[in-house]
Amino acid sequence: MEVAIIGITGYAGTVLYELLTNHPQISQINLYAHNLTQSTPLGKITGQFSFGEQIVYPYDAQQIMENNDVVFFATPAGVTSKLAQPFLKQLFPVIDLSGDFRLNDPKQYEKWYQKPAANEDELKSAYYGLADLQNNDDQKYVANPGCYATSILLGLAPLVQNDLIQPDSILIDAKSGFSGAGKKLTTMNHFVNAHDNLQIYKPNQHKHIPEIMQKLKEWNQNVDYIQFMTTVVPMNRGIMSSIYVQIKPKIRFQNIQDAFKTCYQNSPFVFTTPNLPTVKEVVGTNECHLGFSYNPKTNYLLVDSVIDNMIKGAAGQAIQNLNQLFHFSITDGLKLTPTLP
Ligand SMILES: NC(=O)C1=CN([C@@H]2O[C@H](COP(=O)(O)OP(=O)(O)OC[C@H]3O[C@@H](n4cnc5c(N)ncnc54)[C@H](OP(=O)(O)O)[C@@H]3O)[C@@H](O)[C@H]2O)C=CC1
Ligand SMILES: CC(=O)N[C@@H](CCC(=O)OP(=O)(O)O)C(=O)O
Repeated sequence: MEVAIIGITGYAGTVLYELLTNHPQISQINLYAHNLTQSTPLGKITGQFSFGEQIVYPYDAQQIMENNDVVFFATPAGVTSKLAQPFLKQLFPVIDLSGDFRLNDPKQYEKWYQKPAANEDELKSAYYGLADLQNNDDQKYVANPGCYATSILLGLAPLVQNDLIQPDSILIDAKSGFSGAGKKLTTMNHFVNAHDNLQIYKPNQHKHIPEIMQKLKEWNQNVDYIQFMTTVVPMNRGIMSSIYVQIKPKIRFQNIQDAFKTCYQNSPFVFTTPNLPTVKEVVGTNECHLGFSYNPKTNYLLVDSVIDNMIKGAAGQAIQNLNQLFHFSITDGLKLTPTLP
């Protein structure tokens, strides 16, 4: 099959391209960029010698639909919902890495993203592709989940779905590498601020809160809020979400372990680990590792959830969604090993 990528000059687009070049079902990857007037070699645009002569074409929705079987948007929120219009109208398969179609409610989108939302029918027709927990049967428009949201929802699903925790006790302290913020230079990611430093940002105001809440509510009506802190740490890739929850009376730690085992027993990508996992063990892979520490005095459980934000949190999960959409093997293009040391 032939696939199109929009956003090849960004971080998520680059990783997606890299992964798709090793996907056994993809015969051709076609790249398109919004600011080109003529076809240009990718190596010339990015200055990366290794990209060689792969051509990038000027953006043209009609041509993309004629020459491809599916399109990936690795473009910013606010931009994607506009670019996606012709594809939505023609029910052309889209896998969208942005946040534009993750929320069902346009008012929620406008509140958290502070941008105009797509229309309500379009939002409702989109499919939130949390690929390790559900299967996509012929849904056309896939909204690929956010990186923090993925690590947190995978860490909370067995607990919330099985009603094992106090629903008002969820505290999350999430740490991310700088690639999560995309390639734009900002005060926070300027070397002098980023290196040798820790920076909390958007405390309880992060745009992944409504996305996480939407899913938690679907799983368990009793969850009304979460406490959510985000910190950037001086590394390129990776997320560690430290999720603290109080477990319900009469629930034993063994019940918790059993719930995780059952939930992920058929998953090739989500694992519980005997020790608290580190970020390095998943960077370069599409895996999520989940480890636990239980304090019987406070009845608080720590779930330590680690992923590579660029793969499980973006491009890798997008490929899982591709595999589901086209009924390919679930691990196609995703047999990866961690980048060590
Ligand atoms: N980085 C991450 O860890 C994750 C990112 N995502 C999402 O993936 C998407 C891409 O993120 P990321 O790669 O980090 O961002 P970058 O800022 O690194 O890249 C953005 C890409 O979008 C292109 N672009 C910008 N404006 C337009 C436009 N008006 N029309 C068409 N293309 C445009 C840019 O092209 P140019 O450079 O030529 O302007 C660039 O290729 C975002 O929606 C992000 O939220 C999701 C999960 C994780
Ligand atoms: C470190 C950092 O800045 N991370 C990004 C997370 C980006 C992400 O997951 O993607 P979406 O923008 O698609 O939701 C942030 O906090 O906004």
